[in-house]
Amino acid sequence: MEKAIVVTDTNDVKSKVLTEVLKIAKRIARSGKGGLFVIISKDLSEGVYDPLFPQLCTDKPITEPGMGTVIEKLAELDGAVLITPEGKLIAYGSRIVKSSTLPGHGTRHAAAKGISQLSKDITSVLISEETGWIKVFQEGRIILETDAVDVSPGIMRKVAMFLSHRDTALLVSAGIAGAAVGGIPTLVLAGGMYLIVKTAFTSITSTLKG
Ligand SMILES: Nc1ncnc2c1ncn2[C@@H]1O[C@H](COP(=O)(O)OP(=O)(O)OP(=O)(O)O)[C@@H](O)[C@H]1O
Repeated sequence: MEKAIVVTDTNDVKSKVLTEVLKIAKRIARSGKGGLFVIISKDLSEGVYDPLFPQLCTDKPITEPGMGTVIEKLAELDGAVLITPEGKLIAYGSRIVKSSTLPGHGTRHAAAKGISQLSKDITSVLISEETGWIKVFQEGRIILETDAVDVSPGIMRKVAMFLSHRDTALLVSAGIAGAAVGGIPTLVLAGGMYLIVKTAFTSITSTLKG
């Protein structure tokens, strides 16, 4: 039986922050650039990054009007942008010191995978300059891949809820029962409406509604 998701204010903030990061990531991908975001608490971020540029501070969360544009520009600097699950900027233009090679890929992928292995509460969002695809890592594995095409706000919210709480509403909108998938799949969201669910044993392609 599927677990009921209780949406509290804190949960909602997390998924709003993920939504904003994904929106920025799609804009960066559309501009043909690469980048790396790490969503991590201030405590866990101690010692995992090395700033490559002088750091300017702000207390405004990334969900505040206008902040998305600022973060997008900071993400274009060499290195990663670190943001708390509440949306506060920790650092930008920073080298991630933890890395774990992802065969066939370079150092940005290694950093995205490596940092996400430190705790189940860390999510990294990589924009590949080479392919224009966005990859989301949790616990050392790719949990979602998506292209630069915008999705409707309703689908974006379900994607964010899947990433923040493993909510299966996204699968339901594609007519796929979460229970049928089993384990933790990699979701591939392409063209704004096609969902491919990949597990070790199967690959299901479906069209999203809503
Ligand atoms: N440890 C790291 N922390 C933060 N950013 C990094 C790190 N390593 C590499 N990068 C950034 O990634 C950029 C691209 O590096 P590289 O080509 O090796 O990555 P990649 O994994 O092949 O990704 P892409 O698909 O975007 O090319 C670097 O110029 C740098 O800005």
